[in-house]
Amino acid sequence: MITVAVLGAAGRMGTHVVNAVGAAPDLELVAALDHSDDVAQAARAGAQVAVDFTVPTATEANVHALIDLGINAVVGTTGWTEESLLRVEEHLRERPELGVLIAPNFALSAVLSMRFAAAAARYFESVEVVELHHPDKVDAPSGTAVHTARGIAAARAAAGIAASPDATTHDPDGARGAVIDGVHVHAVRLRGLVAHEEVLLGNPGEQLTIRTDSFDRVSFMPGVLLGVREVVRRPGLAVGLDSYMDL
Ligand SMILES: NC(=O)C1=CN([C@@H]2O[C@H](COP(=O)(O)OP(=O)(O)OC[C@H]3O[C@@H](n4cnc5c(N)ncnc54)[C@H](O)[C@@H]3O)[C@@H](O)[C@H]2O)C=CC1
Ligand SMILES: O=C(O)C1=N[C@H](C(=O)O)C[C@H](O)C1
Repeated sequence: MITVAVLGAAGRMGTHVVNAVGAAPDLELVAALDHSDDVAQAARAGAQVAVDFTVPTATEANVHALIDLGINAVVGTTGWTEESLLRVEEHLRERPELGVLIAPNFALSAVLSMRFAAAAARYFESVEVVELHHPDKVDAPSGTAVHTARGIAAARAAAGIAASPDATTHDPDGARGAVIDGVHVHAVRLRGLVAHEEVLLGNPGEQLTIRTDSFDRVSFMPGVLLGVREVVRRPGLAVGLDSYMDL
């Protein structure tokens, strides 16, 4: 039995995680904490793993607190940068027995689409990312889109591919979107949506579209539970659920 605490337990994702952990025969929910609770309660309750679905401004501090408390962490919250990931990696050197998984997206369709986009990126002249989410989301672009763009950019750089062609010289309102490692990323917020992303790859006379849709937050739960089961036997920092999968 793996004992689990949930941080952000009252939120949209946290509520689903509480239910999913409660329904798993090999997991035991020992703490359901939200913003007014002390993270140390997770340790007092005997948690081996804490799952964090909180807010970008809180998640890094939560992870450092969990490491100090000797608790493995599975993190879905967005807002992570190269620098904040490095700080966690550094901190984990003090606790080499602990594992931390930080995954921008736990849905299998999204994990695969990020992989497929990186594999396809070198074969196309142009590539852009469009992410589409519910309007209650506080961050843009999505963590998934940032991770997707970075993967595409790294694959193109490794293959020596030039920047996507773009004749735009006048864009006073930022219509061309955010630019992540040279890849344009566009964010849509629309009532009715949950979490969706399209990667558009273009060549003369052809287009490849890679699309992932989470229509319901249940889509994230198998990946979260996989993370909880694996993190206890995989010390160190892992970024992306694909690092726990045989892809
Ligand atoms: N990796 C993935 O597969 C997914 C990641 N996300 C990300 O997860 C995060 C949460 O998303 P939602 O559940 O939609 O947000 P939400 O706003 O519904 O829930 C966040 C919860 O965290 C609580 N909270 C805030 N600060 C806290 C703290 N310091 N300690 C404990 N709890 C705290 C809030 O009170 C709230 O209940 C976002 O960053 C979102 O982008 C969302 C869906 C899937
Ligand atoms: O806030 C959300 O809802 C989601 N956040 C994550 C992100 O920013 O990529 C994952 C998924 O897209 C849903």
